[in-house]
Amino acid sequence: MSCTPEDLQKRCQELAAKWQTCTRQTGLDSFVEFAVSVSSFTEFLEGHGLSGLHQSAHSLEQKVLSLMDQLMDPSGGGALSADASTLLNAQVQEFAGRVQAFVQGHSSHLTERRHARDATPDAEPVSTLELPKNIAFVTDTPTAWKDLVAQVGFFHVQVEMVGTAQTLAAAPEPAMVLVDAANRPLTAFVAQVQTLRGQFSASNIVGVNVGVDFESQQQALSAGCDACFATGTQHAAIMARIVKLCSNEEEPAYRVLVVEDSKTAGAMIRRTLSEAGIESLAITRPQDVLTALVSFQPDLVLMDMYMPGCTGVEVTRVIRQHAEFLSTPVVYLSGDSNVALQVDALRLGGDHFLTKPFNPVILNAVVKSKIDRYRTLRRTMLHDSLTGLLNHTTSKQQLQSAINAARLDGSTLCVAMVDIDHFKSVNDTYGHPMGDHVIRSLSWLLKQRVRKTDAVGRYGGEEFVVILPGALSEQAYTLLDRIRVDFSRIRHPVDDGWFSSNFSGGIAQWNADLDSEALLKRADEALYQAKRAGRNRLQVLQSGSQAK
Ligand SMILES: Nc1nc2c(ncn2[C@@H]2O[C@H](COP(=O)(O)OP(=O)(O)OP(=O)(O)O)[C@@H](O)[C@H]2O)c(=O)[nH]1
Repeated sequence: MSCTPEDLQKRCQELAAKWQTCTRQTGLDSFVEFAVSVSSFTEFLEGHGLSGLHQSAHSLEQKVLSLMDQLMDPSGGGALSADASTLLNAQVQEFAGRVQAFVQGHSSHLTERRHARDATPDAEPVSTLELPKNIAFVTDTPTAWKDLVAQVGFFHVQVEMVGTAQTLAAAPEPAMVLVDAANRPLTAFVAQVQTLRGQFSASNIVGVNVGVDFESQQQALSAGCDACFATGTQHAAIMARIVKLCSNEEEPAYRVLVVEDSKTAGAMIRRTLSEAGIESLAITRPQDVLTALVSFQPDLVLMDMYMPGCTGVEVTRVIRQHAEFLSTPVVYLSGDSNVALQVDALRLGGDHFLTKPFNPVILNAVVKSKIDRYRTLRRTMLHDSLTGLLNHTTSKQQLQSAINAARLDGSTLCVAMVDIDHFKSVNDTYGHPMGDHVIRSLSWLLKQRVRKTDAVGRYGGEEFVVILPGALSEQAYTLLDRIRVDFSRIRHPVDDGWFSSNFSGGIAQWNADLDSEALLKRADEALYQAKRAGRNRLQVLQSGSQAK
């Protein structure tokens, strides 16, 4: 979680202020502003993994949106009834109270974490010192989970195990609470999830060993589980969820290009988007669309349907001539429902129509859901399915971009090729699925230890590429050697015990004479030398050609 107590407090105060305005001015406009604020806060909480608060905000949002629907209905009278207002006021106060309690209970803890982060020594510029995360595990059969708990420990995640009859300490809140549903009635499991949901405002609550039937899963989710893993789920899947939650990955902000000839309408749309934390750029001339797409790289285009000289569909037709924008979602804003134009627009991959005047909450929800789908699609195209790292092609493109940036700003750059040692014998001895698990473990470790500006790709089967902009070879060596040692300490569980694995790595520092192919070749050459020198080691090729 990377939001501060101040962020939460500020948003909560904004929401309360909007509600106050609503109670003073009974019109629709102020209520819509309040609804946008509730909706945006709800998404903010979800985006920051504050699950319990998110669920409270979501139920408030549902209430507010249904009231907004009534207010917008011409027969609705345009104002809240006194009863509805009193009930809503109680719900707003209850929600605000829960946020305040959370902020007060956690500000000292979060502040400590911030100070620890600030104190990170400058001497380690290429390594993000991840602070330990804690998770709790509520189960009566701890031995069944000992391998998973040991694995999690290698990623600096601390686990507190408690029995189902015990109580967890209220603070600090665990990043995740795993609740075992095995060997007890569904009602008892559901009741415990509800209690935990009430106790923890931020923690992810995840059910494990939940029945595969609809009823068990539906009840677990309704009780407050953020996810549930059915009986028989591989521990690797649960492990992946834990590592993801405890990793330092953050989704970049949503980006929207608004093509709208009216400056006033464009500004209004941008304001609505920004309330929901969406970055945007507005252009008024359709002719500027290609330049804007290239420079702004939006996740979605909001397109006015009617502009002087051309329709939105014609603009989209031009956009679709460019391969890199073939799948960029386009949402049309239209004042009418011209069926012929809509059919044309859909054939060109138009994703949605919103009729003006648009409902801001719906606009933000449509934009975000389309962007989520688009990003998921891109992720599967650009990332490797086993590890979630960049795939071979994307890794090479990423390296080229990093070299371009280093050329521009005169900075340094290092590349490492990392290859698991004797991996064939891991597969031969323990089986291919265990081999996959080892590959995943290394990818998690690499991803967890590099900075957000670095990149890690799966270059081949058991070979990885690590791109470290701004790093000197000595720094790259220090970072990767620490990872090498930590990886060799991971105990991979097998029936009658465990085994460990190690890797070799080759590091090359970029200089202005090298293109991406040449740089990768040098890192590969260094890797070859590391293998020849006995494996489980790193080799550096300096910008000259001598191996160190
Ligand atoms: N489990 C699993 N194995 C893979 C995957 N991709 C490649 N491999 C295996 O990785 C092994 C690579 O073996 P080699 O290239 O001989 O290298 P090595 O045994 O690691 O030996 P050195 O690199 O010389 O230390 C082969 O057995 C491949 O089948 C994968 O996605 N999953």
